[in-house]
Amino acid sequence: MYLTVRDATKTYGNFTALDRVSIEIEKGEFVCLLGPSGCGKTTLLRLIAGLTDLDGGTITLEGATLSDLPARKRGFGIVFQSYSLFPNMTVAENIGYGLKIRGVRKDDIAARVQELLALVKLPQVADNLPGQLSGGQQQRIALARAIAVDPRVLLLDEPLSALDAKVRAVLRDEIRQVQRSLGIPTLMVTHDQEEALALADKIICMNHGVVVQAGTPEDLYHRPATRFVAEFMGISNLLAADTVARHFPDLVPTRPASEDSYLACIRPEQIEVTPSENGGAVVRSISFLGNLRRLEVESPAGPLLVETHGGSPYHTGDRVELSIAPKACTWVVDDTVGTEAVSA
Ligand SMILES: Nc1ncnc2c1ncn2[C@@H]1O[C@H](COP(=O)(O)OP(=O)(O)OP(=O)(O)O)[C@@H](O)[C@H]1O
Repeated sequence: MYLTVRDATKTYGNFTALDRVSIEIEKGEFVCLLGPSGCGKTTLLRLIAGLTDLDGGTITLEGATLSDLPARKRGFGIVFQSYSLFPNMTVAENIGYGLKIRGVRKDDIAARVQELLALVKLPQVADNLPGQLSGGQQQRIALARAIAVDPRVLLLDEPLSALDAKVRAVLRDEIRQVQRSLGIPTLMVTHDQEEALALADKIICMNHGVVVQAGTPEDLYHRPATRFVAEFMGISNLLAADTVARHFPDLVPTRPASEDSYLACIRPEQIEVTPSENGGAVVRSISFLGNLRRLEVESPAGPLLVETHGGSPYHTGDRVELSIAPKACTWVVDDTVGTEAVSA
């Protein structure tokens, strides 16, 4: 394992921001720390960066402990949400800053800056000041600055969240491309599940200062361990075990032994819907979402969300038949029992 965080704990007064958090990043891996606001993502990133001190636990890079190493000696590149470029330096000076303080020769810095500007697709802006660039362009420069010094790890703290949706999507793909081509182990903080699904080799999902589940995007979306993860990763239908037994008996055999605190999680696209005059379910509403339609269907098992692609012929009030393949159902621990409800 390349970077390992073991039992990291951080408290602020009586408040535990991180409670024995352990994560691992392999060489070349793109890992997303995903979770709602306040769950401790940024705190964990700052601990790894050396910008905040650990109260307990260890952080090691290739087996060597980082705990006593100050931030500037860790050799990490960091990109923050706010572009945080030096406003009075040109783009070239910003990108070359880390190389200059390492004593790299002027000519070599200039060549490296040009190479990085080409990599982030802004070859013409070397002499501009950051204030003359758009938000998306500034974030590209911040990325170039972070990778200029060949960082051992790239840390990204919500680098896209200040940008509008279109720029965000383009830059998201570019970050991934740059990361892949250079193979830099990368840890990115985000609260956007779509961003994490699109970018990550591995997602670490956090809530209330602990890791709830770590795995591939497919694992977290299709095999969420808990209700929190199921709801955080996208829209899901969550059905109680007895409801499933009564209305979808085919799904029951995969149910875990202790069924009480489990719910069946079924994604809307995994429910097949067919028009049927004698169908037991009724279409209550239809949302057109461009590439798909989301139907709210009243079924004997209660209200269900169903998604269909292509030109759906349905109208409100239509009777339909629903079917769910046994494999479509994942049993998740209901970790919201006794706590406030979590919304998707
Ligand atoms: N310096 C601090 N002093 C006191 N409490 C803090 C401090 N830094 C963070 N916290 C608290 O620790 C918790 C975790 O904060 P953190 O910034 O890590 O969350 P986050 O998951 O990154 O959320 P967000 O996406 O909103 O930034 C929050 O409840 C926050 O209020």
